[in-house]
Amino acid sequence: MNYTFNIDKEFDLIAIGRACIDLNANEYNRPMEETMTFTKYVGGSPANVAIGSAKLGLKVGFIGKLADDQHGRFIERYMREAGVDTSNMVIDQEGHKTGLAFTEIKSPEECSILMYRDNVADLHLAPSEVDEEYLKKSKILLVSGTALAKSPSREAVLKAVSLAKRNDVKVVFELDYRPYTWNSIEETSVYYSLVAEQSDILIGTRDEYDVMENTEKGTNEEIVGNLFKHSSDLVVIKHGVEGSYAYAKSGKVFKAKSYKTKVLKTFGAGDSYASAFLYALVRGKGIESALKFGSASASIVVSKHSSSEAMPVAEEIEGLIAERV
Ligand SMILES: Nc1ncnc2c1ncn2[C@@H]1O[C@H](COP(=O)(O)OP(=O)(O)OP(=O)(O)O)[C@@H](O)[C@H]1O
Ligand SMILES: O=C(O)C[C@@H](O)[C@H](O)C(=O)CO
Repeated sequence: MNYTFNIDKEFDLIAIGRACIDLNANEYNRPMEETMTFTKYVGGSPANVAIGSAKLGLKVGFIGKLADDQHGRFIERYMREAGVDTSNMVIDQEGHKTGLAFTEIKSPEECSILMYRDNVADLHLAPSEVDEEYLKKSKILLVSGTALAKSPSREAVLKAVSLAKRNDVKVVFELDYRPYTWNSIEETSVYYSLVAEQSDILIGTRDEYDVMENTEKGTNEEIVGNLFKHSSDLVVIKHGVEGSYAYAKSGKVFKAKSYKTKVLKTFGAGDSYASAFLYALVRGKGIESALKFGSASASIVVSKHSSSEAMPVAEEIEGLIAERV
């Protein structure tokens, strides 16, 4: 089953949200207290998705705010060289800093992220910095849930969503729930529900949908039942290594298994999944195939050290899918 986009649009995808720095532990299988060296990468979920999609060949843009410092300049240059249009990444003028994410790899199953995100530049993106003329050129607006955590980024995203709806741009909501950026689950649930109700496509993990619904044990069927009362017509629910589902409003349900691999760390799975899933959908490969693309891309990224730099090209994903039929 295919999903259709407005083919007259110049950009395939414009993401909005954070572009930050990941500092990934070089020493594996040890706690962060004992980790002495880290490698620097561009990070931040929507930046990773933008880079992944651009690497696959989509025409991608980004709306965000960068610190006016060495980290901000590193991020802008890396993204531009990866093929992302950075013309709408504004530079903060008030001394706000770049968000940092230190990763800890205690074992392939036990990974965590330590975030430094106090007063970060990305959450200072203002509604006036979201340009309708730019956004209307895209097939997709990709919204990352974390960008809703604080004002004025929250209002900037809400403005982008309403401009997207006015201009025939599909809204894709990647739930991307990071607890430390929110005051409470109640607060998250309010803003997640608001954007979810206006989104065409949602992508999230089982647990993230429970946060959105402010419940402990929702079922996939309950979630999609609620979402289909609003704008959504495609809901992707990821169940980690157990695989993922896509529910279409027509009633069709698709399932994909994950691709077993030698896992180095688990973070980056969600971002690589979203970039390849959306790539396949935009290229008209159909929902079933898009799930496979997402899963194969995630499998490649969890076997590598970074999230952004490790994003695969289309041939690598196609090769893995062909090898495992
Ligand atoms: N250990 C694994 N081995 C292979 N593939 C995996 C593994 N874990 C996850 N995946 C793949 O990645 C997809 C997304 O994983 P998951 O549901 O953990 O997303 P996520 O929690 O958003 O990821 P992240 O840790 O990046 O936030 C899964 O649907 C699966 O296809
Ligand atoms: O999203 C973040 O801010 C951190 C990411 O860049 C990190 O690589 C990760 O968590 C990916 O899931």
